[in-house]
Amino acid sequence: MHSSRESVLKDVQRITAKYGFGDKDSKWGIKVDRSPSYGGGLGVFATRDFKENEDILVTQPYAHVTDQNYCDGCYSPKDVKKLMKCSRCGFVSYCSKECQTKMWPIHKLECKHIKGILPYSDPPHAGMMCLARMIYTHRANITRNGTLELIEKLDDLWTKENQMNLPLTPQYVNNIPIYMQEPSGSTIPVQTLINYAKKYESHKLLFKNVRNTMILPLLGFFNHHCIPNTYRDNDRGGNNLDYVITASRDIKCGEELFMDYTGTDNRIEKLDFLKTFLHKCLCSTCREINDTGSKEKYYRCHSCNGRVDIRWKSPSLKRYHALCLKCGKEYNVEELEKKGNIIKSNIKEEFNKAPLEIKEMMIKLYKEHFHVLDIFLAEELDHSLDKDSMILLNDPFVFKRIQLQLRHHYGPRSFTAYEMFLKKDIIPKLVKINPDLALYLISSFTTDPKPNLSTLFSNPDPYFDLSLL
Ligand SMILES: C[S@@+](CC[C@H](N)C(=O)[O-])C[C@H]1O[C@@H](n2cnc3c(N)ncnc32)[C@H](O)[C@@H]1O
Repeated sequence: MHSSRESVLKDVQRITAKYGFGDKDSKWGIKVDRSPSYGGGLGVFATRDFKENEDILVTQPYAHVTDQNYCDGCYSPKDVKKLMKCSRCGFVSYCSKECQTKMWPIHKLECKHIKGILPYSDPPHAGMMCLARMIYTHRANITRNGTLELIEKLDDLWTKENQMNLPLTPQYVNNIPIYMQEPSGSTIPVQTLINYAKKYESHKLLFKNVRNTMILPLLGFFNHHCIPNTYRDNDRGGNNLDYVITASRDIKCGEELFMDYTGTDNRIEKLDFLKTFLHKCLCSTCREINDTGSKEKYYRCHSCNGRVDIRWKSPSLKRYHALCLKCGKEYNVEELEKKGNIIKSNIKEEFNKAPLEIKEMMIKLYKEHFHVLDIFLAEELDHSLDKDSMILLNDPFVFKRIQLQLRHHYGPRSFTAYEMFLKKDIIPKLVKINPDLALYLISSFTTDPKPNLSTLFSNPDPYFDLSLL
């Protein structure tokens, strides 16, 4: 590691020690250290053993903004506690006098301004409000589970590639002064605002929507894992602003602690979130899919009709093995490939000149040997079918649905396969020429055991989340 990074690490360890990070006898029994997995960056490590469901860390945001459906003091939702709006600005809600009093040192600085702009503009954007609150918190010297010093250290660490671009910065910079209780005549220098905006952008760790956001600096050192060893216990304690990190399994001293940044178990949502946030997820699960995943050749298992994939046995051995993903039957890779290639080359040669009945027969033969996701025949068909017969995929709803189903079932490795498959508009053409095969192909994207072409898209399968469309 670069020596300046070493000194940043020392600074970070010194600062986080103030918040209970350190050796096994420290308050939390966790520490920030170098994480080998993410290009020399930092991560959080256990300095003692943790039992499954044991709390690891309780922290609160340095700055946060909630919408009117939550109490600004404790984050209680309105369906749990009756909320009352601030009588001056009418914008921020509280569940009790106690919460209002707690938030007053911050809210008093913004209240008048929010009231002033509400008649003329949309409600404040949470990002801008949170940024203003971050500045107040800093100026008021409030240290609530973090300081600007800590946030600054995180900034030093993150390389340029890691920094998100700041699409909202110009908007923040222009609008922030209206949230600030500045003495008349004084304005905050633009550069100062940009600096704060950068920190805000790279540190907001929980960004639900334009009305809710929070900055949690102590969580800024946790790396993401798609199968994490911690989870957030939302319903813990009286204060919902508490961010409680709990062990999701037994954790040994020295293990790195991972959070799931996405907050969802739905693989599609996870991938969409990670794409914008991490560029490429390097957690061990994603690396395994990338290193050992299917070579995008799909054979049909002769025992159970399942999908047989050729996979790396291990990245270091670089030896393939073929495995049915359904019943586990192993195949000899060379034999499988040889046979597959003969069938493919025969089909390829004969297919274009064959009359329709023969094509259908070949499709039947192909179906017997290859799993439906093999795209070879689809490509061949694409060259020989007439372009006017596209119907289904012109409908963006249908296209998206098939695409998401594919991702849902086959993960990131099959992106290229399904993109080729779908972009070539194979299915609509097949619907015309061979509805049976089309249905067969489509059935692999749905959990419905007996899909019907006409109802398939009107009755989404139960595991499919329509809100994603
Ligand atoms: C909240 S920070 C985590 C601490 C960070 N490793 C550091 O050195 O300060 C998030 C950043 O860590 C890296 N990171 C965390 N989890 C990752 C993952 N699963 N794959 C790739 N990068 C990850 C990314 O650079 C991301 O922007």
